Amino acid sequence: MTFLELDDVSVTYRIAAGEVPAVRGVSLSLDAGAALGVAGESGSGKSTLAMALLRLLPRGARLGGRILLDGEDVLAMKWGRLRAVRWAEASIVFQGAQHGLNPVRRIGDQIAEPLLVHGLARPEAARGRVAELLEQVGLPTWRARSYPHELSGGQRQRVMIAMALACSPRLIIADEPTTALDVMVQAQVLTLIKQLVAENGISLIMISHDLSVLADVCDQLAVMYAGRLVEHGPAGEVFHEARHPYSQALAAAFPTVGDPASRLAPRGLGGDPPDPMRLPSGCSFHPRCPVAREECPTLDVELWPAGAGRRAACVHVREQSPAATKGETS
Ligand SMILES: Nc1ncnc2c1ncn2[C@@H]1O[C@H](COP(=O)(O)OP(=O)(O)OP(=O)(O)O)[C@@H](O)[C@H]1O
Repeated sequence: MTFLELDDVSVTYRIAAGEVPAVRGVSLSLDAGAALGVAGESGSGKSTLAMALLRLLPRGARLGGRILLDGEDVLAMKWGRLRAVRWAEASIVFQGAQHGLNPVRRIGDQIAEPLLVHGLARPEAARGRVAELLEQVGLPTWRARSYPHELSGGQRQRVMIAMALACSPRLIIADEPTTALDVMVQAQVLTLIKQLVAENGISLIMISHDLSVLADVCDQLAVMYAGRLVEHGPAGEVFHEARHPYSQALAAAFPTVGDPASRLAPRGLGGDPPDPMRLPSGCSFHPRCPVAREECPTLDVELWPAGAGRRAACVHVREQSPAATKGETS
């Protein structure tokens, strides 16, 4: 059953110099209990898309399209409903979020806060729930009395996951949840997230520049380039047999979990991602594409079918999909 549906979602930031089209016409859906990974280089629009899902965009950002959360139109939600949804139905774990813990408040009080604020538990019951959550994320219950500085980075990120789980959400959005952690701790936290979403039937959207991490945790993968979706399909297939040349370069760039050197640029690709205010014509990827053709700068790119449950926005894919149906334009 579809839990989240995005239809032609776009986000434009307005800045003094003009408009920044950060997300352009993204359509996706996510089944209840499924995990979707969103990959792409820095600036491709991943975080903007994540924030758009819960209308957490900064003032001045224009959000268009349609977002349905369990059938409910997020763009039409009144403020009170939106606020309740943000904690009780969906929650976000941000990159380096552990640094956002309040240094002068005990861990237990911080985990209990969303429960108390949303009236989901009285103080006594909240204490019990905090102990349960700490156990779930692999921390001893006495840690409830600790202050953030008494915990390691990995332990603090576990606390953030406990906070995200506190109100038993049906969706967790994890934006680079392990980027700030060392490789060993990263693997432990990823295993924990994978296990918790599976055990609790929670839908997950995980954002990363690292395709190998996403392929390990998620069922589906979506690859973004310059605000557009360029490939989407089953995680293992997109990672091991990417169809879009950009996804192929991304997949080749991350042979191991969290290799920091590969953050710089996908292997085999020259240049940088385009400035969203000066996007190349036609296929936005053509200036960096190793297999670009003469027509690519003028091509009206769409997401063409690229196998069962797969789509990719590349002219080479279109050629191999004669039955291509209309998807998205680029
Ligand atoms: N508040 C803002 N105002 C104006 N432009 C913004 C704002 N936030 C992001 N952008 C721009 O929107 C584009 C997408 O940014 P976004 O942070 O969503 O990308 P990302 O893929 O999540 O990158 P990263 O991995 O570095 O977080 C970038 O060009 C960025 O500069």
